[in-house]
Amino acid sequence: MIELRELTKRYGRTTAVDRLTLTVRPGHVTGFLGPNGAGKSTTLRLILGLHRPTGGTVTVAGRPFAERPRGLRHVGALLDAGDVHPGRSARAHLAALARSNAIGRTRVDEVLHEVGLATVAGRRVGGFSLGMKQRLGIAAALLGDPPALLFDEPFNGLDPEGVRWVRGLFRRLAGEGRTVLVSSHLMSEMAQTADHLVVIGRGELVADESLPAFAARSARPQVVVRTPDPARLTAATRAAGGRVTADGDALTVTGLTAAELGDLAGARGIPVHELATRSASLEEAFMDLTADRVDYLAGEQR
Ligand SMILES: Nc1ncnc2c1ncn2[C@@H]1O[C@H](COP(=O)(O)OP(=O)(O)OP(=O)(O)O)[C@@H](O)[C@H]1O
Repeated sequence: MIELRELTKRYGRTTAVDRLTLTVRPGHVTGFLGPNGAGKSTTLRLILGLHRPTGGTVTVAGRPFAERPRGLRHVGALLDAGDVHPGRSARAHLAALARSNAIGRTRVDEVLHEVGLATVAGRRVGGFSLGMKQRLGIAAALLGDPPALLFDEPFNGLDPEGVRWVRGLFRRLAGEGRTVLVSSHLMSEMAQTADHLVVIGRGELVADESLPAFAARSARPQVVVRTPDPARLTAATRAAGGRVTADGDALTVTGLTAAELGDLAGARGIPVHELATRSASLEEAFMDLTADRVDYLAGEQR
């Protein structure tokens, strides 16, 4: 279990993490989502004691992580897959980590095998692809057989087979009762990976709920209607309590059903060329939720 209480980190005038209070529970894959710059990596570093908080506390299994000797036995983490000495072999890299954490040497070959790097274990890491480095980072996280695991953007550089493997691995680790926290800025990745979601924006907590609860947010149906008279239909829809966004002759409406909208248009003699109901995607629910907390938007949208 990982517990954050009012956790805050400021860098000069930037508040990277803002009074974050949440509990990451064992037995789940918790997706840690937020747009670029939301504060995900900073939070993971605070959990690991790599940065000191400006305020608040964070504990792993009841204690600050930095107080624990042989840390890899308590928390395994993949933060930056590129952060490995390029001249070392994969096996030597893991062996050094094992030694400094009093982990038996046989474990090195076990995890190399588990992540699919056994056949290249003697090769220099400098020649590894990003996907291979991600696998090595995952091997390092698994090395101490820890009860809690943190992964920062673990899908980067993985091919589809790798992505599927990582998803299966996370589910298995959670199924064994471990605490698994996985950061990503892509909802699409998390939708198929996590069963619980924590969403942050500009360092603040925006959502902390199960995936089905999050999906229910996006279940709010929208009606898309095409009309040669969008101005009149927009006014009539708003007067009837609907919310409208217009894009040329297409209106997207929430708050009214397709039947209500069709009747409304018919009663006023407004022609309708198309009328359809659709559900918003998880991706749209995520963007809706974080829309006013995005630091880096493409120029025209700003
Ligand atoms: N060492 C640092 N010094 C100054 N500012 C920092 C430092 N680390 C992070 N920040 C700032 O804190 C904010 C949060 O950054 P962080 O890397 O934690 O976000 P993130 O959610 O992981 O983003 P991304 O998805 O882009 O990796 C950003 O505004 C970033 O510029």
